[in-house]
Amino acid sequence: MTSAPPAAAPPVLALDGLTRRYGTLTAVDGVSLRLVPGARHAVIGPNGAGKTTLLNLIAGTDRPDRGAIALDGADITRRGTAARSRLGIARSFQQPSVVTELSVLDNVVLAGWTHGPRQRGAWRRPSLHRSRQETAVRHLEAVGLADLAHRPAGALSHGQRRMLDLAAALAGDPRLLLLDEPAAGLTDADIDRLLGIVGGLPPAVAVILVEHHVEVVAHLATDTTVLASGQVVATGPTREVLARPEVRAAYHGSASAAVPGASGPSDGSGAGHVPTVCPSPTDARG
Ligand SMILES: Nc1ncnc2c1ncn2[C@@H]1O[C@H](COP(=O)(O)OP(=O)(O)OP(=O)(O)O)[C@@H](O)[C@H]1O
Repeated sequence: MTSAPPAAAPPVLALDGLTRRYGTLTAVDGVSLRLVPGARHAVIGPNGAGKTTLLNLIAGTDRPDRGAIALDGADITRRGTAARSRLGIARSFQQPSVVTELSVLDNVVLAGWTHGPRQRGAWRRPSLHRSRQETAVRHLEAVGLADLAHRPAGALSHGQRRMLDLAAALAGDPRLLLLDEPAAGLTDADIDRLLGIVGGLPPAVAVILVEHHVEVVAHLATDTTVLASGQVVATGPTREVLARPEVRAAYHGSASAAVPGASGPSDGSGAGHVPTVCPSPTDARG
């Protein structure tokens, strides 16, 4: 008797024909995508292309009008944000979402409780609370904020809040991490730290990176999808996608590009406006 070949593992994330309309505007238009465990996948495109909407649909803060989302082969299209978070989807935001009144450490501990697997009565177990705190300290060390652990989060700079947001996203040990313009507004030193953190994530964690900063994309993402007007206009290995003439033209600011208007992060920091495609991670900043 011959045994059947082992079935291929399901992708960690599968999007099928995802569509989101706002009135007459189709913000995300029939997007299909597969991410294997450990994928480092960038989504780039001009302002208004639908990148954040796509992340919202995956995180569950917005619902598609059409299409399906599966995590590890299970349909999660109708699951809420809390359920998706417990299943291992975490995200960081364009505008870092930190609780300014809480300490830096408590922000990460709280995120661990909120996003981690549900454990009935866990808050009554001091050992579990201590272990959450130790884990939170490790995440803060990784993002360079351990020295500020007991400061109120409201006292942090913009770049530090971004790092705290990232530590909070990591606190639930996600399988899929959604990063929305993580490099926007960061200093060169913070960008180097970000590259180290994301580059050093456990190999099983898949990452979707929405980013205007093309060096960050070139450094971190093995694959890249280009969105324009909500549609996928290119997808494939990052090096090949970034080398396409229309993508190069868009990042040189050509009006004739297929993905025109990729003018930088929407937070107005200007940090994502880069003049060249595929340079080394350090040579086009500032
Ligand atoms: N809640 C909403 N209601 C109406 N229109 C929306 C809503 N959210 C997004 N849009 C519109 O959908 C389109 C896609 O927006 P989205 O924020 O996803 O683009 P983006 O690619 O992330 O842009 P950016 O790079 O500027 O962040 C835009 O035209 C935007 O104005």
